[in-house]
Amino acid sequence: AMDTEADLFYRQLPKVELHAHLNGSVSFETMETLIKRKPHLIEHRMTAILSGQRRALHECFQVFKVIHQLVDSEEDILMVAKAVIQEFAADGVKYLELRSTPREVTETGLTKQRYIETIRQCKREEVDIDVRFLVAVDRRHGPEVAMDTVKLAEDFLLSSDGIVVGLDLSGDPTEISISLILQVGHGKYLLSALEKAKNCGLKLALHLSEVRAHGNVFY
Ligand SMILES: CC(C)=CCNc1ncnc2c1ncn2[C@@H]1O[C@H](COP(=O)(O)O)[C@@H](O)[C@H]1O
Repeated sequence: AMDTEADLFYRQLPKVELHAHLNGSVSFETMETLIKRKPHLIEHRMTAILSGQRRALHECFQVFKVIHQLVDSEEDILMVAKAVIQEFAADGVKYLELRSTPREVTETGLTKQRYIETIRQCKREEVDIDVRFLVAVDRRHGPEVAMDTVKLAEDFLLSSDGIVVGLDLSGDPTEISISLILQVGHGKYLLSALEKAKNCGLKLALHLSEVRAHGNVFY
């Protein structure tokens, strides 16, 4: 369909985007490219992702699992991050805070360090957009991973020319009851990692109380 005058107006209007999960910002086009690159991923998963139908919250997190399979190498992350930045810029975003959970993938040699480094590097000079990065902690992985991630984020905070600015706490809140049994995902177990992050100068962005569940709050 043709763009109306209003569409153009809103697209050109300078904007800030402060809540973009990298793997939650993958466009339809990029998704198709990724799927072509990984044809071994079975058919029904692709159609599930491309259908665009309404989803319950826990189903959204299933989609993330598929996207994570599609984006599992340095090359993939670079491609996705560049595309996401490009697309936000084309949408009139002038200041973008991207957040993403660093992952380690043995088969492709991806490390958490390289994951962050790759995103850090991908800002393209020719695009008129200011990009900052928040390192994300998946609450389901518990306090030890959280603390390791904070340390990694701190290293980048000190050495990445202001690109890494903060820490994000996220992860599927509908799975909290499982982590509660394992005593890992409860907010109170993550407090010390968050305190460390705050004390070293990382800004905090916290997902809290998205669902009604014990352990999804700090007490
Ligand atoms: C789908 C939807 C509307 C959810 C909104 N609420 C959310 N709550 C908690 N964590 C989230 C949410 N959306 C994305 N995330 C986090 O972002 C990750 C995907 O982006 P990334 O791999 O970190 O780059 C998910 O695995 C999850 O850890």
